Amino acid sequence: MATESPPAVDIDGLHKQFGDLTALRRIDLTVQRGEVFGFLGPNGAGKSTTIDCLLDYLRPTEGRVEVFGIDAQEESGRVRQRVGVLPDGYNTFTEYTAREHVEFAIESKDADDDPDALLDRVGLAGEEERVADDFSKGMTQRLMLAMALVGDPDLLVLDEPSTGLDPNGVRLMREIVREETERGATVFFSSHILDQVERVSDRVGILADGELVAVDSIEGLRGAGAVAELTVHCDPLPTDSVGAVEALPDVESAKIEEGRLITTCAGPAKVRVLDALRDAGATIQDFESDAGSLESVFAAYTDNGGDGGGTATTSDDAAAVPGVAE
Ligand SMILES: Nc1ncnc2c1ncn2[C@@H]1O[C@H](COP(=O)(O)OP(=O)(O)OP(=O)(O)O)[C@@H](O)[C@H]1O
Repeated sequence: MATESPPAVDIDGLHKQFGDLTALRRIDLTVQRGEVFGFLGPNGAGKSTTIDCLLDYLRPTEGRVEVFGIDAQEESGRVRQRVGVLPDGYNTFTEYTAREHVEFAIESKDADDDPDALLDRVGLAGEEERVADDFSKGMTQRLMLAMALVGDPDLLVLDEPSTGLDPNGVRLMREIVREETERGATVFFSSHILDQVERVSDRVGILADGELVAVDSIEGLRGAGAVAELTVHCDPLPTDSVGAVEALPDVESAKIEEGRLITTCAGPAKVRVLDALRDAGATIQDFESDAGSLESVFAAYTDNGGDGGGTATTSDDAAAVPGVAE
């Protein structure tokens, strides 16, 4: 009888206190095998703390983390064998060349990769003999990525992977993430650069002030929490329409421009806007709505310091989204 494989990452009630400071507030999160999961949050939200608990660099105050069903605290050595890590703010070894860094990673993992091929893959061909301490920030980041790729890890953990990278480096990072998932790896990466998260992630988790306030696909998040612009062409358009629309819950603003009513509102409020206009005596000719940007979703979840009631939401329970409650 086939047994179900455990998920790549299973975080259960993870809580971390640094003295009086609560860095993580009992978060639950599952990342499935083969997923690209983007872990998003403003500075200080707790992304690195989560990653550090996953790698047993930090001990949780409460809760547990499993990686491929292996307890990250009890058996961190086994976990690390299967994980490639690009840490946030890594220091290179003084005097070691780029190749020696990669060789060190190969030895640590008991792997048999070709160090020069890995350096070539991350765009550091020709730099193998250089002492990595002299590398620029972006070059160091590429070197760390080469080290993370050693041994074809089942899980790649990338903490702020685009730090210091130029646009070509960012594109290369994306390509590598794609290639790695094509061979079956899972990718868990943290970022506060929305564009990159949007381009590569299957799902996104938004962390704010130690709380996981949303977990969903990009599309799901847009639909659930986005503040979008709705433009309604009405003829006639009674002058008190603006007041009627502005009085609705979840409407941020309303104005009339060139005979059109333009309103900024949370997704589910759109229907109410159209109803209110009709009630005010408007005849709706046409309307259009832009999809909310991930940026607006991010702001909606994090601007109030993550006041999401501590509940991770999905598109199925949009009513739990702050400011979007029906
Ligand atoms: N060793 C530590 N001792 C005390 N406080 C810490 C420690 N490590 C992290 N913190 C605090 O925990 C909170 C979460 O920090 P963390 O580094 O996990 O955030 P982050 O989301 O990774 O932020 P950034 O995007 O800035 O890297 C912050 O308030 C931080 O100051």
